[in-house]
Amino acid sequence: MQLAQRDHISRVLSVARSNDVSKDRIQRSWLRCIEEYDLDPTRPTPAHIIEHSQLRQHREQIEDFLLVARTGMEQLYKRVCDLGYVLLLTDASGVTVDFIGNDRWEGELRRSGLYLGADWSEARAGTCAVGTCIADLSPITCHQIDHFDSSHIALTCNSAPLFDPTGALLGVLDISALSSPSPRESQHLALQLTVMYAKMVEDANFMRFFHEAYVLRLGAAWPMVDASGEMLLAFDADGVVVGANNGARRVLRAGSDRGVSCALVGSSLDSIFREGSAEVWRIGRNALLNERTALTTFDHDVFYAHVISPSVAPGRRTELAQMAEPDVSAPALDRLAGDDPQMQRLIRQAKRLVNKSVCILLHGETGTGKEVVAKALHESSDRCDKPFVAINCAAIPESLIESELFGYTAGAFTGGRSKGMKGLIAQADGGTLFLDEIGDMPIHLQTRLLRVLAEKEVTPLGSDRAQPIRLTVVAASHRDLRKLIADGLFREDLYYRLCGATLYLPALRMREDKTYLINLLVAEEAAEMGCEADIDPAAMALLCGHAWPGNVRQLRNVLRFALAVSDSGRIRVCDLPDEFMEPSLAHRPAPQAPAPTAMSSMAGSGPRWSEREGEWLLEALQRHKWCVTAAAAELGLCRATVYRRMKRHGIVPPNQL
Ligand SMILES: Nc1ncnc2c1ncn2[C@@H]1O[C@H](COP(=O)(O)OP(=O)(O)OP(=O)(O)O)[C@@H](O)[C@H]1O
Repeated sequence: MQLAQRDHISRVLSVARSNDVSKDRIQRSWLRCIEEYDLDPTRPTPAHIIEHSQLRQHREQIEDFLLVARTGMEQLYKRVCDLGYVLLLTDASGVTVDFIGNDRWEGELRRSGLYLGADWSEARAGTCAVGTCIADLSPITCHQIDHFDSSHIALTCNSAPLFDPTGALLGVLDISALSSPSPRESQHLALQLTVMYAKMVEDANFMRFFHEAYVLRLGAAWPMVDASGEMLLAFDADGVVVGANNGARRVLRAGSDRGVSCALVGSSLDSIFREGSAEVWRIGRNALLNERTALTTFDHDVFYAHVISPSVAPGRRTELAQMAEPDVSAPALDRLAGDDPQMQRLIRQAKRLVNKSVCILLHGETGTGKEVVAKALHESSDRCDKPFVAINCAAIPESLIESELFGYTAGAFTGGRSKGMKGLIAQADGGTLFLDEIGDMPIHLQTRLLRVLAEKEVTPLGSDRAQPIRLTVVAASHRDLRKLIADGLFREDLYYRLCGATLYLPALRMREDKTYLINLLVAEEAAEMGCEADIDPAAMALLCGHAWPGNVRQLRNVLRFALAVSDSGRIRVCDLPDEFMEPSLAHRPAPQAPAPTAMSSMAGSGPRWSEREGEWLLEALQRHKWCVTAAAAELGLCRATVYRRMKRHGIVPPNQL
C-alpha cells in the first residue's frame, strides 16, 4: 500500500474516532460508512460492477427517463471531455445506468469504477460524490482524499441529484476524472456545470411527463424565463396544479393570505397567485406573442411568468392515450421478436417513433438486424407506399459514394452515364433513406449530407440547382460514433442531427427469444425455397445453446444450409454444419456462412444451392468492401476459389465495371 493511502486511512480513522461534533458533510459520511455500513477503511475495496442482466433490470426501471437524460449527457460531455472528465448517470440506488467516457482509458476507468454498471452507493463504495449526493439529496464535490476508500483518492467527482416530477429522487448526474489538480477549488466550475445540466435534464423530463398539460415557467429574471425558468408548474384546463418541479416546491405554496397553506399539487392557481388563474390564462392566450407577465404570490414574491401550451391539443385525449401506450398496430415491428425483453423494449420505442419527424440512429453489432428494423419502421409508417432506399456506406467504393448518393447531371464527369443519374437520396424522396455503416462515410461527404438534412434539398454533381427533398433518415452503425468523433473521423454536428432517437439492438447471443427467431427464419427460408419445413427439438436445442458471434445473419446462413441438405424438410442435428454435430463444441464460434466443406460438398447437391451461391458471395464481398481476402476468410474459402466463383457467377467489383 502506498504512503498516501496509509496516511488517508489514518486520517479517516482519527476523524471517525474523534468526539468533535462539528463534522462537515464529508466527515459525517465517513462516520456513516463505519457505523452504519460497517465499511473498513483499512481494506480498500475494488470497484463493484454489476452483471449485465442486473444492469438491464436497473435500466428498464427508468427507460423513458434514460432517453431524455442521454441528450443532456451528450451535450455536457461535449463541454467537459477535453478536460479529462467522463460522465455517469446513476439510478436512485447508485448503479451507473448510463456512461460516456473515452475508450482510450477504458481499462483504467473500469478499474476505478468510472464505468457502466458500477455501483456507487455509499454502502458499497463508501463516501463518494454519487453515494453522498444520494444520502444528502444535494450536489457535492468529492475530491481526492474526500473519498472514504483509499483506492479512490486519485479521483475527483462532482454529482447533482435528479428528481422526478413528483419530487422523488430519480438518479444522479456525475462528472468525474481519473486525475485533477490538488486544490478543491479546481472543481468549482465542474460542480456548477453538473448542477446546471442536471436541472436541464430534470426540466426536459418534466416537460415530457406533462406534455398534455399547460406549463407555467416562473423566474426572477425577466429575459431568462422562457429559456430556463427556475420553477415549473404543470396545470390542467381547470387551472388545477398537476405537477411542480423541485424549484417550485421549494418556493411556492398554496393558500391565500389568510395564511392556511396546503399541498401545491392539487391546488388551484387562484390559491397561489394574487392575480388568479384568469391572468395565467391571459398569458397563455398570448403565448404566441411570446408574452411574459409578472405574477405575485400571496407571500408577496414577484415572478416573471411564461405559459407553454400542451404539445398536443387537450381535446385529443384518446389519441394521447394511444401515444402514451404505444399500442399502434405495427405488425412489421411486432414480428421482429418474440419475448426477448430488450427487443420488446426496442419495439415499444420504435412504435412511438414511427411517424415522428426525427432521425433515428440504430446501434448494434453486425448482423443483428439493423436494416430489418429500419425496414419495419418504414413499413409501419405513413410513408410505407413511398420508397425505402438502403445505402451501405461501407460497401460502396469511396470514389463512387458521392455520385451514387447525390446523383449527377449529363456530362458531369467522364465515364458517367450520358443522361446523368438520379442519386439515391433523391430516389428516397418522400420515403425513408437508410444509411447503413454511416461511420464509414468519408468526412467531406458527411458535410454534404449534413447540408441535405439541414436544408432539405439535394444538389446533384454538375448541377447548380438544388432539388427540394422530403426525407426520413434512419442511420446505422456497429462502430462507436463518439470514438470516431474523438478521432476526427466523424462530424459531431452530423451525429447530433442523426441521433434524434437512438435504438440499441442486442446481439443474438443475448436474446431470450432464439426459439421464436429460429422458427421465423426457418419459415422464411422454406418459403423462399418453395417448400415447407420445421426443426426437430434436438437441433433446436443445439442452435439455442450456440454463441452466435455472427448474429442473426449467421443463424440465417446456418438454417439455409441445413434446409438445403435436409432431405425430409425437417432440420435435424445431422443437417447442421459440422461444428454443431458435437454438443461439446456448441459454444465454439461458427463461421459467418456455411463452412467451406459445406460449400464444396453442397456444390453438386442440386440447383437450389448453386442458385444462391452467387448471391451469398456477392453479399459477403459487399460486406467487406470488395476485399476478396476478407470475404474469403468469412466464407472459409481460399482467395483463388473466391475469384473462380466470382467469375462463374459474373460478379465484377464496381471499380472494374
Ligand atoms: N428480427 C429479425 N427477423 C428476421 N430476420 C432477421 C431479424 N434480424 C436480422 N435478421 C436477418 O439477419 C440478416 C442480417 O440482418 P441485417 O442486414 O438487417 O443486419 P445489420 O445489423 O443491418 O447488418 P450489418 O451491420 O452487416 O449491416 C438478414 O438476413 C436479416 O433478414
